[in-house]
Amino acid sequence: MESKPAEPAQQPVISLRGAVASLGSRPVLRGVDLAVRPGEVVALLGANGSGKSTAVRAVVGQVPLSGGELSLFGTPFRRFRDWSRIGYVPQRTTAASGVPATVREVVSAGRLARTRFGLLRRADKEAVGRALALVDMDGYADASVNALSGGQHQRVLIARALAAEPELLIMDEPMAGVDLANQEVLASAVREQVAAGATVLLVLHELGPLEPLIDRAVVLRDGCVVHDGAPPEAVGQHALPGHDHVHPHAAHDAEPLRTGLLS
Ligand SMILES: Nc1ncnc2c1ncn2[C@@H]1O[C@H](COP(=O)(O)OP(=O)(O)OP(=O)(O)O)[C@@H](O)[C@H]1O
Repeated sequence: MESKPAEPAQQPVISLRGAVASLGSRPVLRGVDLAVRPGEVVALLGANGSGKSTAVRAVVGQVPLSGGELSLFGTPFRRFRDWSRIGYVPQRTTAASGVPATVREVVSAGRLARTRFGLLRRADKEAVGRALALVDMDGYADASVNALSGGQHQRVLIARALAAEPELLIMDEPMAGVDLANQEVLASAVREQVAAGATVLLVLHELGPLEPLIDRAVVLRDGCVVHDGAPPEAVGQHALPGHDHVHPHAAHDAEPLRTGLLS
């Protein structure tokens, strides 16, 4: 991570206050407060449709707020330009796309925000190599992304986000549809980021192997925060008592997955 000018201690990395957003005519965020401080690992939990993805998409500027305030690293959103400080792994989709690209090309794309004029210098290529190694995909650098399993695909998406060596990592259901062996690799990559001081916001429906890393949980229901504090006790496989989350987007890991996110 590059050194940055000192920021006031404990100033939130993400500060969302009273966030209101609608998708179409549907109010989806109805006054969400979410503060994530430097070095924290925060899990955003809640049932299907509670607004978790919309909240993180608002944080990365993909969903406009119609009310409330957002600041990133202490800078009001409208003035924030430092996007290379943020790595974002969107929720997986199953939309097919056959555009050919190698694993290295896809991960390199995540480094572009750190380059001048889009040229990858030696240090950039080394960062791409480190990102691939972090998710244990260095042996697949020249493979086509179209031939990967779902779990490998997700590892590549995470490597793409890590290639810019972000200080803030935002991941939307990184473990969804990923088999246990791949989950362990992903958890260890996240663990290394946390050990290096990264701040992490995770949308999760199960705490799973990331549970030991999580400092705090924020639970949404119908676009409102209903809990902000200690992570709930895991009940069986699921993170929430009374959990009612289903996963239409989880793909079977054994099948090659062509999501379009990698092209
Ligand atoms: N593009 C859209 N247009 C209209 N409504 C949408 C759109 N995308 C999502 N929604 C609706 O907004 C609500 C919140 O969706 P969101 O994806 O933020 O929930 P979530 O908590 O992340 O759910 P999940 O766990 O299923 O991903 C849902 O009711 C969803 O159907």
